[in-house]
Amino acid sequence: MSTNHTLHIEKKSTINSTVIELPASKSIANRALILDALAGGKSHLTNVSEARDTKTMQRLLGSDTPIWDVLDAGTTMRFLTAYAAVTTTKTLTGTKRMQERPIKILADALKELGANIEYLANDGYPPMKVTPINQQVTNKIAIRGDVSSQYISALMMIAASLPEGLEIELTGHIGSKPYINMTMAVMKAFGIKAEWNNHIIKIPHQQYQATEYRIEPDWSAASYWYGFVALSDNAHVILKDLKDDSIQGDRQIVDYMTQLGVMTNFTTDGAQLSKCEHINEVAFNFTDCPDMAQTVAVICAAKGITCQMTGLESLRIKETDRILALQNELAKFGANLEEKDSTWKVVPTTTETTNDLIEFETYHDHRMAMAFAPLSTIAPVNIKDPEVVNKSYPRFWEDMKKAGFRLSEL
Ligand SMILES: O=C(O)C1=C[C@@H](OP(=O)(O)O)[C@@H](O)[C@H](O)C1
Ligand SMILES: C=C(OP(=O)(O)O)C(=O)O
Repeated sequence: MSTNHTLHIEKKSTINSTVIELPASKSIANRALILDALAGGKSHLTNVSEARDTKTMQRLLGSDTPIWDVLDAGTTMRFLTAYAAVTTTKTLTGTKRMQERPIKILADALKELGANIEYLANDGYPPMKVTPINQQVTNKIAIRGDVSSQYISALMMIAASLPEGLEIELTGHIGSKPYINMTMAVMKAFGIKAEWNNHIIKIPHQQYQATEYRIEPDWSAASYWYGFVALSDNAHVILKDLKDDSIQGDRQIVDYMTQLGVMTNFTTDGAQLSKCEHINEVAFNFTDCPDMAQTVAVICAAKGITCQMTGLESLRIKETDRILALQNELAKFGANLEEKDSTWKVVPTTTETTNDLIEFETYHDHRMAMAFAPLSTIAPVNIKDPEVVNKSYPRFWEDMKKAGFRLSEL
């Protein structure tokens, strides 16, 4: 998906009052689409995300081709693997990177339930052929919680369609927990009752109900606007319809940003962001909101804030090795991400701001492009392969123009 395009962004240190319409959450949309399919496809979903990951999910659920190519969408891969295991034989594949993102933990659980999974290239990785469960072998499985919560969400969503229901025991540390709660919340909207106590999730066999469901604006996308406000000299941004009360764990950014110089005021129009004082040393845990790590690392690095980051382990198996990618790109403006045991420290730049152009690589990762774009409030910036943003936020560059930035294709 690399096209060798480069986008040039001129420096602009202020943002006059701008209203941004965020994309809808691709995480919520991909859950709602799977649950709708299990409910018979008669639901009325509104504000469905234009994100490529969601479009891919919609397209594949509506196609009867034997091969499902999810491109680079992790949730689409994991949720459709489980969905195939309760519906019809499919071969699932994806980009080169998707073929390096592990799926063994989910595949083993589905095999225990009675599905057949045959790896077509490397053991434990896509592509693979999934043949559905003919007879449910067990109604209890244990699954580790420290690699990807998407495996757990995938199992939860198909659990009610299994004749015996399912009890899932989560073992070890549970990362990305709010995404499991999000799955419970969306399932509830489709009439599915689930209980989660300590390490046990219980989902009896039940009928999925078609429903009317509106997808929330995406809090992960919102985080980049916090980046712009934090790094600008002066900015007022309204994130339309974004609400305090959300089923997305990335709402956590509001609290982190009060320490990094952005205040949020929730009004009937949405979230109003404005600047406030920041502190110079912070410590944040990202185990519940891993997708916020890049946004926060860039803000701290550029604002002279030392940040102790924990909970970054899962970053290595996302769209790219995000730790390595951050280390490479932060170094371009004199900052470091130092690793010691299970802690990463952002050591900010000490160099004086200059007007020198900085060019950032994006590693096939939408979040690298969007996390580094706010640096254009400090210096002119080039972003390689800018179309990576299509995965979650296709209108990102248009929205930057709306906020007054001047962008040109090189
Ligand atoms: O369930 C989801 O929608 C997601 C869960 C998280 O992944 P992990 O559970 O692999 O950390 C997150 O990083 C990803 O962007 C979306
Ligand atoms: C990790 C992400 O997505 P996925 O795992 O669904 O590809 C992301 O959007 O940051």
